Amino acid sequence: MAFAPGLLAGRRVLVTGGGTGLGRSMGRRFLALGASLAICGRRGDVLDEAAASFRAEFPDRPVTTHVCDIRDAAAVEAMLDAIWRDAPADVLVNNAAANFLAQTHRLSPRAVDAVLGTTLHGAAYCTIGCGRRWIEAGRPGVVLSILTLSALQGGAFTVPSAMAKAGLLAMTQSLAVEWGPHGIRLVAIAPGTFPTESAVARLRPGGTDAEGVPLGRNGRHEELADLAAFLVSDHAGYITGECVVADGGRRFLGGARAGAQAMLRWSDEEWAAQRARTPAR
Ligand SMILES: CCCCCCC/C=C/C(=O)SCCNC(=O)CCNC(=O)[C@H](O)C(C)(C)COP(=O)(O)OP(=O)(O)OC[C@H]1O[C@@H](n2cnc3c(N)ncnc32)[C@H](O)[C@@H]1OP(=O)(O)O
Ligand SMILES: NC(=O)C1=CN([C@@H]2O[C@H](COP(=O)(O)OP(=O)(O)OC[C@H]3O[C@@H](n4cnc5c(N)ncnc54)[C@H](OP(=O)(O)O)[C@@H]3O)[C@@H](O)[C@H]2O)C=CC1
Repeated sequence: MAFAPGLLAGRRVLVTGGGTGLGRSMGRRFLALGASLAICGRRGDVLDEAAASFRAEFPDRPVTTHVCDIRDAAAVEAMLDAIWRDAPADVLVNNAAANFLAQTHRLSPRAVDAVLGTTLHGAAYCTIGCGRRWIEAGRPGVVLSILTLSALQGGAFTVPSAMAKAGLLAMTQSLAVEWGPHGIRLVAIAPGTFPTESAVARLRPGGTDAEGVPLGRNGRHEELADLAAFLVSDHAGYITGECVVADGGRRFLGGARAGAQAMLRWSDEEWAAQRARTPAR
């Protein structure tokens, strides 16, 4: 571990989508550094399994789970009320997101809404809900949003996700100013490829080679978790409104999403096959 074990002692962290993938890896690192953790998602069984594994590894650290579809603003408010009833959260990590590969001209309105509703609106509801509570109580806070490279350079075949993540970057930069005087920091990470079960199935049908990555490999979960821990800690106390890119240098090699060049030539049958193998949830 790269940090002093008590780096996040006494901090209460809410990680949206913290039951799987990168959210779970970040939550685990926050617990190891002394934080207590709240995780949310739509599937109670997934959250319960993650919480059981956290409790087995960190028996003295409090972990709560909250079944919540963050597209539902009232459900987000109810979740925040439940968390605050125990004690206020200090850190929000906007990690939950929705994404899949699709030709943009074929997207239905509901498909657009499914992605924007989670990635942009859901993160906005969580951020505003936490910010309002912090400001009303005169408490400081930190919001870390997990973006993608497409927030910075666009994302062919994942256009609603690129739009949503670019919106989160604008939120980060705007609220850094508006909420700075309240002692609230907003920071972001734009990860390159950090393989997770969900992202590979949805976005990398050909697998996750490190083509186009100058460092020659994909990211490791512990590297993202370390960066997240630093950014939400007091060591980053003078950093706000910034987005840190962690992509092994891919962006500077002109790297659009790996595979996008081949996707330009995919047939309707190949798009249908990709749709068929994309998990429903
Ligand atoms: C290792 C790879 C590295 C690359 C990294 C790139 C950056 C990574 C970014 C990420 O965000 S990774 C995280 C991805 N995780 C998720 O997406 C998890 C959550 N996703 C979901 O739950 C679903 O995928 C969902 C479809 C977004 C939402 O599910 P929900 O049950 O609410 O919706 P549905 O009723 O199933 O569908 C709504 C609407 O969307 C249409 N649709 C669904 N899937 C597709 C698809 N693959 N292609 C086109 N359209 C799709 C569906 O048909 C519905 O529309 P209508 O038919 O009713 O019009
Ligand atoms: N893996 C990678 O290489 C990269 C990932 N990212 C970003 O990292 C983050 C995590 O991605 P990753 O771990 O790969 O993917 P996952 O699909 O594993 O994580 C998404 C999480 O969000 C939850 N979620 C989805 N929709 C909702 C919703 N409407 N309400 C509440 N929770 C929801 C899911 O749980 P449930 O389905 O139970 O609701 C799941 O736990 C995302 O923001 C993604 O864009 C960015 C760049 C690269």
